Amino acid sequence: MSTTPYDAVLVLSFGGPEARDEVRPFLENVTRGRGVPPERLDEVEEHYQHFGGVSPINALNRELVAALRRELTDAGLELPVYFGNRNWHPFAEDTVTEMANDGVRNALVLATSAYGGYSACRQYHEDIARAREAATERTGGAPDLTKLRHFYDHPLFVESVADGVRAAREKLDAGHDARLVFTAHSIPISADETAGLPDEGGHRYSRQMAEAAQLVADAVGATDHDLVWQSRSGPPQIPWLEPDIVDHLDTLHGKGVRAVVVSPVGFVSDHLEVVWDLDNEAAEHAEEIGIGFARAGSAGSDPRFVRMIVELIREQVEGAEARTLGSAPRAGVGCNGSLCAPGCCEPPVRRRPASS
Ligand SMILES: CC1=C(CCC(=O)O)c2cc3nc(cc4[nH]c(cc5[nH]c(cc1n2)c(C)c5CCC(=O)O)c(CCC(=O)O)c4C)C(CCC(=O)O)=C3C
Ligand SMILES: [Fe+2]
Repeated sequence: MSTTPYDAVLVLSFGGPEARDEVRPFLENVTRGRGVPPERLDEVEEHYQHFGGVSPINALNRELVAALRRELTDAGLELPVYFGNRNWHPFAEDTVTEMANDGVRNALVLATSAYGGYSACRQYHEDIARAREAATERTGGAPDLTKLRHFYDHPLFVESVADGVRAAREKLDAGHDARLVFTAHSIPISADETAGLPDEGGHRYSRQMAEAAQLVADAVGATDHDLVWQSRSGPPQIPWLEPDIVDHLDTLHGKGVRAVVVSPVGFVSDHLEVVWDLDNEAAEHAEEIGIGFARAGSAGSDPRFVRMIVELIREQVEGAEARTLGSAPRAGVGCNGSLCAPGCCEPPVRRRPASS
């Protein structure tokens, strides 16, 4: 028996549809009140319908949950693992209600994002608060929920991403000569400016991303690499982080680059934005312009990644040392939706609907 004050773990993720008729309601959940134009939604709906309406993300998370259960058991930590999402079934509201009904009182939360920023961190704090409110309304109480920290620079995360790069290189004739390109989800420039704390100068999202890319590049012995963006959303008049991976392929081609390895370091699994935006769009474009293309796998359920999660849990349970390779302030921890620090990752200002 362990003596941990914690009694469960919640894997908290983005969620994705698993049937054709789930796509539109899922997209409406994701974009409610966010000013994403309907034309963009139509386009993204097609990406999902291309795969029969099934995003890989839930299945990948279920695999991760299964692997985490095994790893916790092996580590002698008796913590049941639950799974809930922000935007689709199983919704975090329902999962936290189930946890309350099961008698869970004090759980740790792994959000499936390695980074800071509004979408990548603060929104998960908001999900936690919302899910606890729902559980409280339905059952009269909710477990305390403590979110684990950012892990973009954890050596085991870096190693699992680096291995993906090594495997992708093997698929290319150019191998080690292929240009190493990292991608992450673009966000509005204004959201990057307010990522982290004002007194650290903002930009925590893009800075952590740059550090993660550098750490992986070092691990695979790459002397050069680029960090570019993918999956831009939102109205065209609002500036987002650039360049986009597809445009960047043209730039590299113009410089005489013959092959690229693309590593989606900004994501922890090969979900729909990876398989569509990279394996379809970017790979097709690379073929059109005649440069070699191999996509590196993300952390997924890599054994080192799963071991890393157990290390993050041990940091909270036993005060185990936090292994970090980067220089950004360690952050991301909060209880019951309280932020890492006041004023951290302020949400972007949104247009409000005209009041009646
Ligand atoms: C930083 C970041 C991450 C990484 C951190 C994390 O992983 O949490 C992430 C992950 C993901 N984003 C995903 C899907 C979508 N994101 C959208 C829209 C947006 N993402 C944004 C940011 C991020 N997104 C933003 C600023 C928007 C604009 C709307 C808004 O201000 O909130 C839209 C709307 C349609 C469109 O693309 O326009 C969809 C469908 C999926 C699921 C894929 C699957 O189903 O397998 C995942 C994992
Ligand atoms: Fe997204």
